[in-house]
Amino acid sequence: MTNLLKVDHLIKNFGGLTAVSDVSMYLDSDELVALIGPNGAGKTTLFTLLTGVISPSSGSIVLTGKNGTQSLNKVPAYKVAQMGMSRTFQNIRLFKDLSVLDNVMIAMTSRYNEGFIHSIFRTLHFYKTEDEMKREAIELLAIFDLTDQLDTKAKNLPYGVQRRLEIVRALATKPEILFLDEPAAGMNPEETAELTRLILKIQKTFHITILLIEHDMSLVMNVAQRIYVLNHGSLLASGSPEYIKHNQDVITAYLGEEG
Ligand SMILES: Nc1ncnc2c1ncn2[C@@H]1O[C@H](COP(=O)(O)OP(=O)(O)OP(=O)(O)O)[C@@H](O)[C@H]1O
Repeated sequence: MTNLLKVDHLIKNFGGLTAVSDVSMYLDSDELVALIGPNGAGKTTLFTLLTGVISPSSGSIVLTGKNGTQSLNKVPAYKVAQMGMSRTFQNIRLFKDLSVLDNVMIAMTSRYNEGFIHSIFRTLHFYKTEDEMKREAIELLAIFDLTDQLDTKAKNLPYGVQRRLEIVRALATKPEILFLDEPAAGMNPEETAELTRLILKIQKTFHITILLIEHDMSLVMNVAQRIYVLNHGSLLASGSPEYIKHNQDVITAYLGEEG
């Protein structure tokens, strides 16, 4: 079977430092995979490679999605998003002064590619598309219990809800793969429990593939079907949560204090 995303022998050097060292991994359709590892292990670098923000020094990244097989090696981030991969960030990146609805509609514009002429002259087609976008955004926000907040400015939402909105924005591009970069960062246990339910709901509702970077082990163990562990830029182990939990190398390198 062809993997949805296949990464082979990926290397990223920053000057003399190898942040990602010969990493091979894959993601299949409809699975939830976590990427964990101690601080500085290379998780964020790997994420930014997969989402086109930076290019690898060597190795390959291949996506076999709805649009066939495509190499992602030298594809810029905005194109990667159009190819069906979407992400959230460690630091929330919402349009803070815009409403919840507008935040989602802006995210949708990458999919509804309006022509220059339509946008400038505000043709009938433009308004029809805007209506469609609005309807779709409202439906999406309803799934995430944000119907009551459509007009609320993003900056006025509680922290956990801002994170939820970020995820909705990422989903608005209808990705095949959703990358979540430390979604539980800064959350209290109650917010993390809600996030856990949310992530499980996303997978059940949208049947998409999710790759999650996360330090919160309770969240990872509750949602992940498979886990990759990075250490010093290299893959230390991969397998089911049960396997990872009891892997001696992982316990030594990463779960030491907890294991
Ligand atoms: N742009 C860059 N230039 C130079 N070095 C970098 C750059 N980005 C990351 N690094 C280095 O690469 C290594 C891996 O960093 P990375 O941020 O990917 O780790 P991480 O696993 O995401 O860590 P954390 O859990 O703390 O976010 C670190 O030593 C970091 O200092």
